[in-house]
Amino acid sequence: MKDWLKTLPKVELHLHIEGSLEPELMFALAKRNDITLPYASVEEVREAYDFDDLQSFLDLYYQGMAVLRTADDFFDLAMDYFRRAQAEGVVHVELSFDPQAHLARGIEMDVQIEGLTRAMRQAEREWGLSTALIMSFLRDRPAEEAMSVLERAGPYLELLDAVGLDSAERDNPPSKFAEVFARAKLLGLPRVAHAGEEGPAEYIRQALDVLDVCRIDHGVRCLEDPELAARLRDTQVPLTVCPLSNLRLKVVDDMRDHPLPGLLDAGLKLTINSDDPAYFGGGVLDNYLACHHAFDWNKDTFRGLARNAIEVAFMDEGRRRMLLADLDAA
Ligand code: HPA
Ligand SMILES: [Zn+2]
Repeated sequence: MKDWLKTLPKVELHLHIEGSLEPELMFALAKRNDITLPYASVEEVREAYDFDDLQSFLDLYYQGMAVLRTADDFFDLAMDYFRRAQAEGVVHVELSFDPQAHLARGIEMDVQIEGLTRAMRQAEREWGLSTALIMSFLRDRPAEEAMSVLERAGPYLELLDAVGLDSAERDNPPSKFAEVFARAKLLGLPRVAHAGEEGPAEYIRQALDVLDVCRIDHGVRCLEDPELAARLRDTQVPLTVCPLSNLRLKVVDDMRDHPLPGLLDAGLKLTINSDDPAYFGGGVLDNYLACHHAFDWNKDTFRGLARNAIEVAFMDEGRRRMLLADLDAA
């Protein structure tokens, strides 16, 4: 099964590129930028990745990304991830980035976007990997700040495939960003949002009704509201589920307690993703393998999950047709 899962053409829809920063690259970039890290070694960094919840992870996530200063740093970060992803059979990556976290450190939007988009073009040339870029707003920061980031992104709108919403979910409901997402819609940008990871099912409802999103990131708490689960089934709004993330952030205590089998039984449109692979113990393939070990799904189930991701990805229709054909041959 492992070899087969590796060859299965997999599409990644939920990846924070800053969360793909492996400790080795963190040290290399710290050296290049003359930054002193609060760790003595790569091993010490990995040992620190023992989280109690989303916030305890976010604290280290924001700290780690401080080594990113120049466009070359963003380029190296993304190339490092694309190299690993394509080697494990990922054929399309939708990466999100958190501009506010970098702007707050004095790193301008053009630096971030230039580095990331240069890596996206190079990955396409080098490995035939297709990519899409999602600009995420930090929900624990004021909505006014998100609005000003959206305005600052004006010159780069053509390079963005969607906007998203991430960071600390509790007490930061989607409704807080109603105006920002309305403006994004007016600008012609598709919208996605994290909801129902640590926050209640009600936040999933708000993401749909107030932000008019086309996908829900995580969404694993939707079964707590049967009416909402039925709505997600009827509309087939996709959920980008990240099993290893849920385990490491203690959304679930054990992979065998993960709601994924229940979500499948409920007829929801599910996809499997990595979220922050450097922090949560693995990439897309590792997430598929974790499901294999916990749920013993058959090939048809995995093929169905991979098909869902291809169907709802931000990609051109020719590429979609080709990947669907590759999938049927797998
Ligand atoms: O898992 C996550 N949840 C919310 N915000 C995030 N930002 C990076 N990773 C995450
Ligand atoms: Zn996420």
